[in-house]
This record gives sequence, structure tokens and C-alpha cells, in this order.
Amino acid sequence: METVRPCGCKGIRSCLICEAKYKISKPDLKEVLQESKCYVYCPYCDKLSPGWDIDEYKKHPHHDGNLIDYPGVYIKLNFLNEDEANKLMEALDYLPWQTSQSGRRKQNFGPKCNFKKRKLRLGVFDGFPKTTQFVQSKFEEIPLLHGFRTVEQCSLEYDPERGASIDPHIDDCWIWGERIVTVNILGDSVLTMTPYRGPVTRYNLDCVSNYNSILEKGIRDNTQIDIDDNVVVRLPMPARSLMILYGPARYQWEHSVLRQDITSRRVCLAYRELTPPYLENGGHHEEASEILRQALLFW
Ligand SMILES: O=C(O)CCC(=O)C(=O)O
Ligand SMILES: [Fe+2]
Repeated sequence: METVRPCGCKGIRSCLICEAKYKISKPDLKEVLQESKCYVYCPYCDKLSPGWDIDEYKKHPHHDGNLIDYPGVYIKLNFLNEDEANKLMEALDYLPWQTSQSGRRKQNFGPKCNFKKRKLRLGVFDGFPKTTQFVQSKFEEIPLLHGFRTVEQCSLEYDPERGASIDPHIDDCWIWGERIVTVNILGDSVLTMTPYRGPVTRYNLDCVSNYNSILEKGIRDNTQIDIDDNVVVRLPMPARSLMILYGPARYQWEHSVLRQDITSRRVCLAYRELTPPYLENGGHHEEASEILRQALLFW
């Protein structure tokens, strides 16, 4: 099934609509992953406890079993208040949504990137919607986001009717920087983490060894997690929470959102910064200077 379909899916990506229409059968990732040793991340103690069901973290501090470290995740619950989340939803729904793959829709504000050719272009990028400016201002309250210069803001919508999901992946490492930020607005969900064992040529992971981290020592953490291969880690993404992936969780694990974890309409904002070579004092800064200037604008 290589054709682009009316629902927006192409290639191996599919949603409930094209799976029914074209009789595409897809292995159930949840069933496969549940065969592994599963852990749930608790945002109160920043540790893993055994389990699959995301409500496991709500037992805090009464977790069962041994707690395990899982470096590279930051979760701030109630990052947005209810009023802020409602206002944001209204503002985003006022803007046009574009159909995307796997039952998602998106609104993309950022430069054009060719990940294969490693080429960056300004394209039509002229900054971000003014109605979303307060979210970026609130990043200043988060020490881990010190120096974060947003260059891409992407609204993502997951529709339960379409069986929306995102397959396991690592965000590109040539252009997208060390911190991947998600602001969950509407709908509680889960980010499912699986260890990445593929080649370093994928996701441009080979670029990471070519630059020094801009994260402060102490925050930057390269500890290899001492858990075996068949492990799944489930990170809670409740409505109105902020999540940051960095270090090992950013580079050594793939992340995905399972269809079964979209039980109501989910909307989040994904934020990306540039890799150190494209930032000030980096060897490729000149190529990104116009983009960084546009990224300061709100319209
Ligand atoms: O929906 C999410 O929280 C994750 C989205 C994501 O991984 C991506 O856009 O790269
Ligand atoms: Fe991602």
C-alpha cells in the first residue's frame, strides 16, 4: 500500500479509515509490547515502578516493587491552568488544521527541513500565532529550558475515531536539538518508550557525537539505564502537563503514542530547538540566522 490515501496516510502509516477501506492489517503494537517488562514513570518521584496501566503513578507514594531511575525525562503537571488550556484550544481551532498521517492533524510553524539531504530553508516561516506566545513565555519558569530557542512549534491532534497514533521514532538529530518539549493541552495520554537498537545512520543519530551539549552539567545525563532489552517505559502525558525529553530518553529510546492510549480528542504542542552547530557560536549558525530571527516573531 504505497499510495497516498484520501485520509492522509501513506506507505506503512495507516488509520482506522484506510485500514477498513483497503483491508490493511497491522500488527497490534500494544499486544507486542505487553510481552516485555513494563514500567510506568511516576512524575512525583521521577522513578519507574512496574506496570503497564498509566494510572499506576497515581498510587504515589505507595508504589509496588522496586523503583528504578529513568534519566532524561522531566514532567511538570498542571503546567497550564484550565483557563489557559481552554483559551489555547479555542485559538488553535480558529486556525486551519492540515490532515496528517495515522489519524492525526497538524498545524506546523517552522522552517522547511530536508532531513535526508540535511538542508535547512526558511520557506514561508514567519513566526508563531500570537495566541500561543504565553506558552513560550512560561518556558522561562523552567530551569531545564534555560536558553531554549523555539524554532518549530507544531500543533498535533489525535482523533480517537480514526485510531490516531504515532509509530515509534526518534526526532531527527541533525537539526532538532537536545530538548524535545511537549505541552499537552487536551486529553490525557501516554508516551510509550522502547529501547532503540537500530543503526546510528537512522534519525541522523550519527550527528549527535559531532557536537557538544549545551545543557548544564548535572542536567546532562548519559547514564545507560541498567535494564535489559525487552523493556517498555510508559510516560504519563496528562492534559495541561509539560514534558521534556533529553539525554538518554531523547537519544537511546524511541517514543510512540499507541492507538489504545487515545481515548478522547488529544491536542498537544510540540516544540523544537536547533542543534548546537546551528545556534550562536556554532559552525553552521549563519545558515540558521534568518530562521532564528523569524522565530522571535508572533503574529
Ligand atoms: O504526540 C506526542 O506527544 C508526540 C509527537 C511526536 O513524537 C512527534 O511529533 O515527533
Ligand atoms: Fe517525536
